[in-house]
Amino acid sequence: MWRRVASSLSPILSSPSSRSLSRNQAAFGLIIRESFSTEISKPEEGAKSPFITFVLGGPGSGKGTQCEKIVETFGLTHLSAGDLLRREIAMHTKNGDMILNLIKDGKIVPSEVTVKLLQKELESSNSSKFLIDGFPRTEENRVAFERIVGADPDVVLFFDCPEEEMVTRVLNRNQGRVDDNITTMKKRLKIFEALNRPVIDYYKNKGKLYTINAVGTVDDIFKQVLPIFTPFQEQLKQSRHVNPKSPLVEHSS
Ligand SMILES: Nc1ncnc2c1ncn2[C@@H]1O[C@H](COP(=O)(O)OP(=O)(O)O)[C@@H](O)[C@H]1O
Ligand SMILES: O=c1ccn([C@@H]2O[C@H](COP(=O)(O)OP(=O)(O)O)[C@@H](O)[C@H]2O)c(=O)[nH]1
Ligand SMILES: [Mg+2]
Repeated sequence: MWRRVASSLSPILSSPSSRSLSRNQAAFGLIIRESFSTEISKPEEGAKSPFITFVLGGPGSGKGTQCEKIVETFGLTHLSAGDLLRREIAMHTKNGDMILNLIKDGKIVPSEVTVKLLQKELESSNSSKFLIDGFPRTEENRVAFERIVGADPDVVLFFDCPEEEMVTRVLNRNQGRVDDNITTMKKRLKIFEALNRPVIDYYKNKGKLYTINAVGTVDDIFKQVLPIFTPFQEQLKQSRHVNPKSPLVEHSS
């Protein structure tokens, strides 16, 4: 299992030099910053890094729908950032009201909140292959995930969909979501262009981005997704959650 090993101040206490650094910083009132900046995770000794796929695309581009198909076929564990946030609202946690107001307004929840929720799911899962859906939404999200979780995605999917189509889909989604209305949708599209586009460009420059034309039937779109995972089949085969029907599972005949 993959676990976060560094927590708050533990790295500071691990060596004499870092101990004195900690004292000096405390003297200068920097202890809070230190505890934040040392909150970096690493895979357990001997443990493999998890296989991570980020799933990006505008609101209504079909991320969730395609994630269901990917899970069915490849057995990855689906973590929807939006669902985790909505769960906080439903459970009336301390951040619930704040999250609700941001979602209603199409705004992005503070990185620390979302990353902590994702981190908890990653750490408590027996799986080592994840689909992280609808995250990172901003460059700040991306950097916070890297810093707090300490992992990089292996694959980044981008469902590329025209705005008109996304609007039609969202207005017909019918899941009772507070943000599925034209006013919020217009704000979300602007935020997508301003904040999510740079994340997409970042992964494009890193050679990790796979752009999928998100117009067409669900099955047609999935046909574009399938070959993206082929080069990773060895890693994916080792997943404990792989569906027996997966084409990546070796069958003895
Ligand atoms: N290829 C498609 N063609 C038409 N409608 C789709 C397609 N894919 C998804 N939908 C529908 O569009 C809406 C938004 O899809 P969803 O998967 O929730 O998108 P996202 O997670 O990107 O917001 C849902 O009602 C879904 O059933
Ligand atoms: O990493 C995330 C993911 C979602 N959200 C918020 O949750 C809303 C819904 O996100 P979700 O991914 O569920 O929407 P989708 O794109 O699937 O329609 C977004 O507009 C944001 O307000 C967020 O702040 N950070
Ligand atoms: Mg979704």
